[in-house]
Amino acid sequence: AIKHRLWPEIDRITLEQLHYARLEVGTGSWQLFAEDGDMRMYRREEEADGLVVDPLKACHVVKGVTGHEVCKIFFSPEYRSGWEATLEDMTVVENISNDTLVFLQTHKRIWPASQRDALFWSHIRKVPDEQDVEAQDLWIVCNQSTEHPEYPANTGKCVRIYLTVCLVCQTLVNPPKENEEINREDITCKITYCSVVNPGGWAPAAVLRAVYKREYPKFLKRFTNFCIDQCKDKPIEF
Ligand SMILES: CC(C)(C)c1cc(CCc2ccccn2)cc(-c2ccc(S(=O)(=O)CCO)cc2)c1
Repeated sequence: AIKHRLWPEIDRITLEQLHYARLEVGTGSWQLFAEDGDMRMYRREEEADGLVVDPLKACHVVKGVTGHEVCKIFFSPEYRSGWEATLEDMTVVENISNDTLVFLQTHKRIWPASQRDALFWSHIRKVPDEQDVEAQDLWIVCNQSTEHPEYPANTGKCVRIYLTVCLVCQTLVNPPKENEEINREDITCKITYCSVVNPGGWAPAAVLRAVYKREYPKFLKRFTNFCIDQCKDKPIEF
């Protein structure tokens, strides 16, 4: 099949993000800022031209779902309004292929910042895990801000945010007893969520950091609970 003009960028960034997600948080100056059961959220304090762009890395372990199921829910437009609480509107502006879409999303305004939107390509991929043979394959979704001639930034009411996000999931199977079916109690999904978001436009650092600290733990908890709920009565999809 002919590859899209964005394909080289999509391939490069997806693999870069996969490498970044697999780095242990021991390396670098990550600070733990939220913990909830098996969820650990880390951040680094970074600014880009005076704007807070704190990189975030969240690690979570969720029972009863596979990495394929979690990544598919994160990638697919039809589920997004079910878990993305701050979403006001979402459009698929380009259907590059069955594993790559371009989204335009407007988010609800969060006081005192102005309303924001995001234009990004989203790519889902299964990655063979050459290191760890008995573990299942890894699944990754990578979201990366992009441009589109029909949706220029900062022309309407919204301030454009710039994001690089990845969700990397690994399925672990607890082998059931002899010739028994694998059921959802036997599977666990190891999730790593990384994001760097430039909020665009002016927003006070203290306010943004408070928003990050409050919103991100809520987001991951809501998203993973949504996945468990969506999958519980369906056949397991590895
Ligand atoms: C807080 C900040 C980091 C600047 C932020 C502000 C807003 C704008 C709306 C908003 C949300 C929460 C708090 C304030 N404003 C959105 C996002 C954001 C958008 C998308 C994704 S995603 O992982 O690609 C899932 C697809 O929706 C993650 C984060 C982040």
